[in-house]
Amino acid sequence: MSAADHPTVEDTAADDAPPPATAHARHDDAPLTTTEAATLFADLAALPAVVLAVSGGPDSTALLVLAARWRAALAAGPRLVAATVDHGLRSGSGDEALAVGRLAGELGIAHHILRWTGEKPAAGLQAAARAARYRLLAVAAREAGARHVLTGHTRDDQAETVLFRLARGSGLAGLAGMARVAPLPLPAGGERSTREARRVRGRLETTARTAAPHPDPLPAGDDREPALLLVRPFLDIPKARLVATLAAAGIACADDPSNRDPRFTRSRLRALLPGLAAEGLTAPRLARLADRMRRADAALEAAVERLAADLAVADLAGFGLAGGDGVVRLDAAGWARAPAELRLRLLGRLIDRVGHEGPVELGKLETVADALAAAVVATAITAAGGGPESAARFRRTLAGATVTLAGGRLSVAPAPPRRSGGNAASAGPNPTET
Ligand SMILES: Nc1ncnc2c1ncn2[C@@H]1O[C@H](COP(=O)(O)OP(=O)(O)OP(=O)(O)O)[C@@H](O)[C@H]1O
Repeated sequence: MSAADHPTVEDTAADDAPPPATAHARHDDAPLTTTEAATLFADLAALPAVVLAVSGGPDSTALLVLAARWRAALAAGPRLVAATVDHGLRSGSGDEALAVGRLAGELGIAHHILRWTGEKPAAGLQAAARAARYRLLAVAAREAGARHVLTGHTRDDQAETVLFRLARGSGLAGLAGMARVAPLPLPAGGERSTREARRVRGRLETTARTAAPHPDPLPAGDDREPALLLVRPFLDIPKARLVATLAAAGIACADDPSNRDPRFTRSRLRALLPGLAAEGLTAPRLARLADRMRRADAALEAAVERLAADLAVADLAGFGLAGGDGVVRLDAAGWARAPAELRLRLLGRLIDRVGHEGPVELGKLETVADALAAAVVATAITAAGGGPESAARFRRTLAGATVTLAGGRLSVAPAPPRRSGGNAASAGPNPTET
């Protein structure tokens, strides 16, 4: 039995035992206190500016209100700038954005409405809207001289994310859910370009008083800018507490009907949550699972770094990987001796780094890593029997990288560009993976 198979306290509970009540259930609908809010925002106090992403829904409206109160109580602190993205997908969205602007004005906070004017795809609409939203929020942050964008994500959102990823077959890293602080997710090359930022910025519409003039954060001709961060101060807070906070303050907020639209997977999963909670799979437990997964994921990533160092893979996190020719080489036997999860992650990191087709898909990576490990063993057996080493040679292409086993060395090299027609490059005796 592996360590992972050992039953935990929870696992050994009788199948038909009622789900235990959570110790803090009675607090789950109490308004957030000023002291609690101050604790949640404390690490932001020294920043020059932060952008508050406010949709007008309950969570982000509470973010606006609580951040404004927190800031007002400080003698010095970050300049707060609220931003609302009007996706233009519902008839009322413009009015909701204006309502956020009015509330921000009452709280003395500058507010911008950012319009998504791009093409609206029929399929994957929510993902496209999300990508556009983060891109526009990034522009707002640059404009405000801020590196931090705050959202109203709650523990309930975390639970939904974990459920969503479970349903999608995510691995351990995916089940870690959302982090409290993470890089703002932007498409490759998205807002990194100053030129694009300037173009999009031209579409910004300022609706309320803007803050005092500040230095232009987008110096002309410089395309290299510091990374933007997404901060989720309420990630451990139940949504009900934010709703209660607004109710106690007598502040109204918008109700987005698309949150219940059964065309969207998230809405359908959200609708399942009460039934799952009745069986014990509550939001706190799903969020706890995410915390545990994140802890395990961090430990595994540290172990991958050590494995890379042991195998003399130079500078896994930097660009000094390859010996000048863009190819990473390492000892195949050493790689194959490592625990399966570590060799999988190391191979994935190398493919991500060397390849040119974006992040490698976990299921495909698992297939290639298993086949590669088997090929390394076969090589060793062949060599021990005096056979030709080449009998077990291995060559596969995955996510724009070619993985080759030859002469006891494992190499990961950029794959040749695909031929037109979208076929994967095929470069060896084994079938090609893409
Ligand atoms: N249109 C938008 N404009 C600005 N920020 C947004 C917008 N939509 C979402 N966000 C940010 O992303 C977070 C999570 O998005 P989500 O879609 O779950 O929120 P929501 O249902 O629109 O409203 P809320 O989270 O405010 O209750 C929000 O709390 C908010 O901070």
